[in-house]
Amino acid sequence: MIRLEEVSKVYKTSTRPALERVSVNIEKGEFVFLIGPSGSGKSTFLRLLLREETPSKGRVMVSNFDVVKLARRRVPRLRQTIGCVFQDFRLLANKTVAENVAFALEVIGKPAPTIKKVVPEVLELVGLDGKADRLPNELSGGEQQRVAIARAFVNRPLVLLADEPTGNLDPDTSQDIMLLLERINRTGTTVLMATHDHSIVDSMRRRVVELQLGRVIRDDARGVYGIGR
Ligand SMILES: Nc1ncnc2c1ncn2[C@@H]1O[C@H](COP(=O)(O)OP(=O)(O)OP(=O)(O)O)[C@@H](O)[C@H]1O
Repeated sequence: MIRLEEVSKVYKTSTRPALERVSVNIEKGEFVFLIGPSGSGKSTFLRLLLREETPSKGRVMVSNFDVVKLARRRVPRLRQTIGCVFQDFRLLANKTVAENVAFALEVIGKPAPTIKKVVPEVLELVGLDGKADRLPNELSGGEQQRVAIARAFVNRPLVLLADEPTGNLDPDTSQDIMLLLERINRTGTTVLMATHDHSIVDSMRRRVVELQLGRVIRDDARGVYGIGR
């Protein structure tokens, strides 16, 4: 589902590579943590999958898309197969919960009756039924992240990328969000989550890919964050 082959990325304004000869293969339906200290290349890794950046060398595949060679006009198609969740939620402040989720479907041209049907379904899936008409600032941080996950998932993407999704949440709320991401993963969606959160990685015992200075230094099938880090 996701394959990087010997991928290197050197940003124009930087001397050291952000990624160096990274090869990772993630199968459909896997749940993978991408870990490593600040500056190790996690965000760069995610941005390459979305074609927000292009590698200096190497090949990037997402589903059937050869991401580097993809014609610019087909980039929106690629992005429709990938849902994204961020640390800072990125909700539209002046739209309600339901409108935030509906908007993701409106921009890709889904018909109104479909939107009307699937938005309540996905809000129920993430545990937000009854809160459809609230504005983001009327919700807790955990609830806001649920809206963001609903929005990322409503189009049933093949891949869900989560960049520090629990970074702004307390430990209990973080656990709830992880249960939700697990539930989404069980529907067959491949989940790739960049995180610094030791306790989450240690409690989930999923595959762990660790970056350090742009290189993969570990790829464990059922990993922990690591001792003394
Ligand atoms: N747009 C950019 N231009 C130049 N250098 C960049 C750019 N984005 C990232 N870098 C550099 O690339 C390296 C990897 O950064 P990246 O943001 O991928 O790391 P990260 O692991 O996601 O860090 P964090 O956990 O702090 O988000 C760093 O040295 C960073 O300074």
